[in-house]
Amino acid sequence: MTDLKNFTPLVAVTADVREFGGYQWHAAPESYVKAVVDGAGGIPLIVPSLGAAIDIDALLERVDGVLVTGSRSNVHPTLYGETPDPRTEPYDPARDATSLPLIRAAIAKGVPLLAICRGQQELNVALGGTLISEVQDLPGRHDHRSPVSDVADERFAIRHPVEIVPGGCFARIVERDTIEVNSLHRQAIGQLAEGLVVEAVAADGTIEAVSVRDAPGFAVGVQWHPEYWVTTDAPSGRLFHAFGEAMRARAASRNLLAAE
Ligand SMILES: N[C@@H](CCC(=O)NCCCC(=O)O)C(=O)O
Repeated sequence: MTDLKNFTPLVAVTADVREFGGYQWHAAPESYVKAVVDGAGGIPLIVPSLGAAIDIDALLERVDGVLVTGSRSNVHPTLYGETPDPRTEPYDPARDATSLPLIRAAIAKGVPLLAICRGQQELNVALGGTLISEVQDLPGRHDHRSPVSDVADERFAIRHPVEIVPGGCFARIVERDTIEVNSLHRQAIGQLAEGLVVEAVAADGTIEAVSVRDAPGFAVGVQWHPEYWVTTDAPSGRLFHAFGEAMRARAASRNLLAAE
């Protein structure tokens, strides 16, 4: 039988496609892969964004969870029924072609899923929702972009409160009514996908956290970046810890079933 405490989950981490030094790289920022180790007690496995060439069912048989990372790129507007526009660039269609099917399959199979920033936006689009762009230009909305700085700690500094929906799964994870979060985005959830439940909201109404309604496993999205302060900010640490615990619990139950 699997020892829950000592089990080290393997976590599929989505990759951006970037040009660098004359090569195409499939990469994830270090903060996410380190948060898998430090916050969830897992081993990160960066999955290249090769679209249909990745056998998602085979991947999900081997991993214990999926982390959908943030990225400066935006989900392609045609994926939520809108026309491409230079204002919504840059895009990363190879990432979209990999992460959207991966999200749907992970939810269907009950593989624990944590989706961060672009990841939350992908989760909403994958389930049929839409996005709004340039949130800061919309009436009554706040500026959710980060300050322009070469210093990561300044870009990822904690900047505004979000209210946690009472009684929801997120409230159970962080055990607070309000938390303070960082903010590095110019898009946000527009039409919420039917399959999602709002778990946290900013003062201007921006949807800051969601969960998947009736999901067979842990399936949470956040608009902020818990990975960055996972070792120093209690709510960020609790979220990654809950993700780790969900992966360990699923692995233990699968192991029990296999032993029967
Ligand atoms: N592109 C989307 C998603 C935002 C996101 O994931 N941001 C992370 C970027 C971190 C950085 O700036 O280094 C949007 O802008 O809404």
